[in-house]
Amino acid sequence: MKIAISSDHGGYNLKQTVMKHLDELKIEYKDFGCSCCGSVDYPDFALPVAESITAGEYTMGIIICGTGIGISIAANKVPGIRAAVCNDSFTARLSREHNDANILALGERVLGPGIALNIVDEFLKGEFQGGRHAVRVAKIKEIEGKYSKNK
Ligand SMILES: O=C[C@H](O)[C@H](O)[C@H](O)COP(=O)(O)O
Repeated sequence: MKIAISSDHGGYNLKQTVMKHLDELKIEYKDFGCSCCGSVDYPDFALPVAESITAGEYTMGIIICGTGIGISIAANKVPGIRAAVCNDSFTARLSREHNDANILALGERVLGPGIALNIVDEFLKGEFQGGRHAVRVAKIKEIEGKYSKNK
């Protein structure tokens, strides 16, 4: 498993905590920025993570901003990305099992570090269950196809 991770300034500190956790779990990752805590724009850090996943270079992503909302909205503009904002571990697990989410979005200003790391663990453990859920994910792809310039 190879994780692509990024944040804006609002998620920078939680990103450091998550990367330390991934180090402890010996999970490979790449940090796509930001590299410090000065004000930046979250779409600039959503895009490289999203593109690295659709290119097949990384298995899954973790993106962090103040709430998880802005950075997930930006990532979800990339066809093939299913970024899920999760504020609890049940949602994180189900985002994998039912929705085949390929990016976890977290909000540093919403979550304490302990809960955030539980959410990361559940997300990484979860496995897509296919079946009826695959039918629904395929319908999401159909919507992407309808609006994609490159269809
Ligand atoms: O959804 C957006 C994110 O939460 C951003 O991290 C947040 O908007 C940044 O706010 P500010 O520029 O006030 O630090």
